[in-house]
Amino acid sequence: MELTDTQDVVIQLNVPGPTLAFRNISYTVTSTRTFLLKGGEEKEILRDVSGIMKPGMNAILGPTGSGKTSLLDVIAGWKDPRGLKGGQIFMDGKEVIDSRFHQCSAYVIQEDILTGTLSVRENLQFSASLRLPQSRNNEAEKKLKVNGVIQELGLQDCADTKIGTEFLRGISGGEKKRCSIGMELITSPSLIFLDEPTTGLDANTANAIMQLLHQLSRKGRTVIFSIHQPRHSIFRLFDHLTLMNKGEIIYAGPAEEATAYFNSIGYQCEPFNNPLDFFLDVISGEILQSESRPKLGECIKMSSCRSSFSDKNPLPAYYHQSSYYEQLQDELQDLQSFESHTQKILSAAKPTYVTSFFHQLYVVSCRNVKNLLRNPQTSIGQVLLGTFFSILVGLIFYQIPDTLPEALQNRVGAFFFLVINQVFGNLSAVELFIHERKLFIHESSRGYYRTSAYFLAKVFSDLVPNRIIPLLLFSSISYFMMGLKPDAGSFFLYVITLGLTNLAAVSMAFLVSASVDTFAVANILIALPFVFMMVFGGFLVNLNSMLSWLAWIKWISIFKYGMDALTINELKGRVFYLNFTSVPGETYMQQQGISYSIWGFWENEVALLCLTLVFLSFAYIQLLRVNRWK
Ligand SMILES: Nc1ncnc2c1ncn2[C@@H]1O[C@H](COP(=O)(O)OP(=O)(O)OP(=O)(O)O)[C@@H](O)[C@H]1O
Repeated sequence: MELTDTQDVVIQLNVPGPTLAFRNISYTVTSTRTFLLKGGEEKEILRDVSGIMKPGMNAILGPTGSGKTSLLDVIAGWKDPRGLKGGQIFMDGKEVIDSRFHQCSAYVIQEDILTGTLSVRENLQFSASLRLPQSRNNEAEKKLKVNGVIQELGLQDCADTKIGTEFLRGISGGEKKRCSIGMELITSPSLIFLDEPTTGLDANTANAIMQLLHQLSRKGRTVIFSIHQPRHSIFRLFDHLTLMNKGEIIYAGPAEEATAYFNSIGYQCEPFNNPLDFFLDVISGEILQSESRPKLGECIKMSSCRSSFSDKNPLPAYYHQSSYYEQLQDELQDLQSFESHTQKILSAAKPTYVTSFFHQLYVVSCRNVKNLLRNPQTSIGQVLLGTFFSILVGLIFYQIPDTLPEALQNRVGAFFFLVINQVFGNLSAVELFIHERKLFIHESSRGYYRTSAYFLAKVFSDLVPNRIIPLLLFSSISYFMMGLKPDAGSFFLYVITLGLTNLAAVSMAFLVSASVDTFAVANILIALPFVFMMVFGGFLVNLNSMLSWLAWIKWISIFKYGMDALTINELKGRVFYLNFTSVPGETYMQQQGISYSIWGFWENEVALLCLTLVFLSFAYIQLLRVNRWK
C-alpha cells in the first residue's frame, strides 16, 4: 500500500500513550574506592519513590543532584539493575516483564549524539533504515516516515544541512535537540523519556523545544522529562509535576495545584514569583514555613515512616500525609505484579533487532563510507605518510648492491625499517573505536545494529582506505627503488608479508581501541607491547643468545615474523660476493637460526595471520563487554 506524506504523519499521531506507574523504587550506587577497585561506600540516591505518569506532559523537577535523572533512567529501564534495591514498574497496569518496554518507548538523552558529517535527513534516514522492520517498511515508506518526522519537528529548513563536527560548523543547538528527538520519533513511540531537554539552550530555543514536546503530548503521547529551573511559560505546559529533593518525592500531582499545595502546608508564594523558583526556594530553605503551618502528624516520628531519608526535612513527610499521596497509593493498589523486578529490567536491556545482520552491515558501511569521504584527513594522511616513507627508504637503501658486507647489512637494515614503519606507522588505528564510543553505545543499546555488524563495518572501512591502499603504494615504490629480487613472485610475497605485518599491528591497535575510553591510555597500552616486540624481533638482539625464560617473547613478536619472512623471501636462492668469493644468502639465515624451508617461510605468515585473528576476536569481545548501562 502506498502511503502519502500526510497519511504517514497521521499514523504517528494516532498512537495512544501508555500510563507508566512505579512503586517503592529504591536505588543505590557504590562509589569507586580507587582507580580499579569498586566497593566503597553505598549511597542511596532514590528512596522508596512511587508515582504514576499518564499521557501528557510529565515533568520531574528538583535542584541539582536531587535524583531527577536517576529516577528517569530507572523508570525508563536504562539504569544499571545491580543498583536497584526494590520496586516495580508497570505499564498500563501490567508489570514490565520484557524488552517490549524498550520497543514502544524512546529515551532522548541530555547529550545530542548524532553523526556530525551527515545531514539531519541522513541521520534520520539511518535511524529509519535500522529501526523500522524491513518487511513492513520498504525504502520508499521509510523515506516518507523521515519526511513526516522532519515536518512534525519543523526541521524542513535545515533538513539537508550537516549536523557539524569540531571542524565543520553545522546546525544550531536547538535544531540538534530536535534532530535527537526525531531519531527516537522514527519508531513512533507512544512513551517518550527526555533527560533535561532544555539544558544548554537559550530561553527561546528551550521554549520552542518544550512547545514541541507539548504538541507531541497533545497527539496522545506520554512525555516524561526531567528539567532544571525552567521559566514560567514552560511551566504552564506541564500537566503533571513530580518534585524531588535528595532522592525523595516531595510533591507529585497536577502541576497547576502545586503552588496551592505548598501554600496549604505553610509556604507562601509571592504574587509575582515564578512558581518554579518558589519550589526550589522552598526545597533549599530560602523560603521558611509560616507560623500558621498545619501540624505534621505522627508520621515523621514513626519508625515505619517512609521519609526517614532526610529526617530534618519535613517536606517528604508532609507529602506522605497529603491527599495526593493517598490517591496515588489507592491507584497503585490495583496494579498486578508477578516476579522480582531486578531480573525483568535485566532482560529488558537486551536490544531486539528488527533488521537482518547483512542489512545492518550494509547501512553502517554506507555511513562509514560517507563519513570517510566527508572527513578524509586520516586516509589522506596515511597515503602521504606511506608514500613519503617508501621514497625515504628507497633513497636510503637505493639499489642495494650484491657485494658484502653492504648486501646483507643494508637488506636486513631495510627490512627492520620496513617492519617498524608498518607497525608504528599505523598507530592511528587506536582511534577507531574510541572516537565513536559514545555513538556506538548509544546506538547499539537502542537496537540499531548488532555489535558484530558494527565491528565488521568499522574494521573494513578502516582497513581498505587507511591500511591496504597506502600499503600497496608503499610496497611498490620501496621494492623497486631498493632493487630487491627482480621477480613477480617475490614481489607478491613481499606485499603479502608487509600486509600481514600491518594487519597484525593494526588489529592489536583495534583491541586496545575497543578496550579503553581515552587516547592517552590507549597510546601507552599500544606503545609498550610494540617496543617489547621490537626488542624481541631478532634485529637488535641475537635471539639465540637470549636468556631462555625471556626468549619466549619472540613467539608473540610481530617484528620477528615480519623480518624473518622478508629475509627468507629475499635471501633464499640469492648469491652475494665477497672479494670474488660467492656467499649464498642461506649461510646468513643458518647463522641466525632462521628456517628457510617452504614451511619455514609460510609459518611466519600463518603466525601473523593467527595474531591478527586473535587480536580481532578479543577486540570484538571487548566491544561486546562495553557497559551500556547509565
Ligand atoms: N552512577 C553513579 N555513581 C555515583 N553517584 C551517582 C551515580 N548516579 C547518580 N549519582 C548521584 O546521585 C545523585 C543524584 O544524581 P542525578 O544525576 O539523578 O541528579 P539530578 O537531579 O539529575 O542532577 P542534575 O540536575 O545535576 O543532573 C547525585 O548526588 C549523583 O552524584
